[in-house]
Amino acid sequence: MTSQTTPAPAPEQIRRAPKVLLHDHLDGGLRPGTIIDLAREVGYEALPETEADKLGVWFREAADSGSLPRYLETFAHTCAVMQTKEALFRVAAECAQDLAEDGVVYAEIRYAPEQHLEKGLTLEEVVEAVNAGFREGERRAKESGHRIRVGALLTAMRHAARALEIAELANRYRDFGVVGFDIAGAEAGFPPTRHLDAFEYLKRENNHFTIHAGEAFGLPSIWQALQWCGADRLGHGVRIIDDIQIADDGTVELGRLASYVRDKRIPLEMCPTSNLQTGAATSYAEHPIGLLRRLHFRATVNTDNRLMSGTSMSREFEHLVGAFGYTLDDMQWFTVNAMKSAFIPFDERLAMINDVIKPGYAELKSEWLFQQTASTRGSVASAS
Ligand SMILES: O=c1[nH]cnc2c1ncn2[C@H]1C[C@H](O)[C@@H](CO)O1
Ligand SMILES: [Zn+2]
Repeated sequence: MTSQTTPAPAPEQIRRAPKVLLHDHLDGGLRPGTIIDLAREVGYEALPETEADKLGVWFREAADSGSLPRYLETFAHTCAVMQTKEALFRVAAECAQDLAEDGVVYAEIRYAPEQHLEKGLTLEEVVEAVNAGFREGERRAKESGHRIRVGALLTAMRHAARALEIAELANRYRDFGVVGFDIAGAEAGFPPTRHLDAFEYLKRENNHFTIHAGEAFGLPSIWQALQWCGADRLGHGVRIIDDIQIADDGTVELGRLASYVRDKRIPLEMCPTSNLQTGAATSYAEHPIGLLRRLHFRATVNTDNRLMSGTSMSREFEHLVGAFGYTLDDMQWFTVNAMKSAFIPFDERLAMINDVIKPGYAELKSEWLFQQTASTRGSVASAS
């Protein structure tokens, strides 16, 4: 289904293209240098490396284990240095700046407030410090010529028992920087139905939530997230592929759950590099996103944890361009899918699509068209 109207974009075009990020963890995206600074400030001595470059490599390698539980162990170090208002503010501000520099125009960033209470902060203080950091990051980005809007998603940890409390927190801050709710953490052994009370509460409040499902566990997790819990979106959802059969002659048959996900336009927050690290996929070329895009699922491209995966939105797209030959039209398709699936109001999503995303891609495509015309003229001139 790859469009032939535009060529595969170069890395520099990918970076300039407007991008939308729905699945990115605040505690998975710190700059290595910031972790080192913060560790020094708070006297945290358990960092495995004390030089920024080496620490970045350590995170990538430690997260590259093929197992979600081992991948998650690396967050002990980032959460350890995110226990004060100042640290949360700094991390959130830098997050917004880094994304804006990478061409992200809209992002929903998630984190688990319950993981930032070790030094006595209240849940509300955590949320307010992060929100203030996002606003500061948006302001700094604007100053340096980039525009980004950032909303927060509050995550509850699925092995813990605070989901209802965090859902209530998300609801209280709903018009104050928080746009939705999520559950994360080890999936096997912790089905989303453990937190039904939280999801039922959010539905009664007409609020939005996504659930990490179909990453380290398969179809039952996706089915529960959708049909028992009522998730608006699926975090990862890659294992939906288990409900799709491809015959030798190439005919594709969707099972009932896969059909439901496609037909109801359930957004899939896909995170290719993270999936390779946790063993949810084997290579970029074999990542289910290729098939799901061809079958018109509402697939989106995301980073999950930029630090642990050594990635960015641009790099995720570069990998997909390399694996599937995607063009600017494909990038636009993923980006519009993501913007349609955001948790902000419909009119604001539409304005982002019509006033930011489409014009951004149109400009990149017109640059290419003019280059084409120029090079054709050049060759005609040299031939005559
Ligand atoms: O991909 C993931 N799957 C499940 N849990 C995750 C993933 N990435 C990060 N987390 C966890 C670790 C973080 O501490 C927590 C909140 O951001 O969410
Ligand atoms: Zn995640």
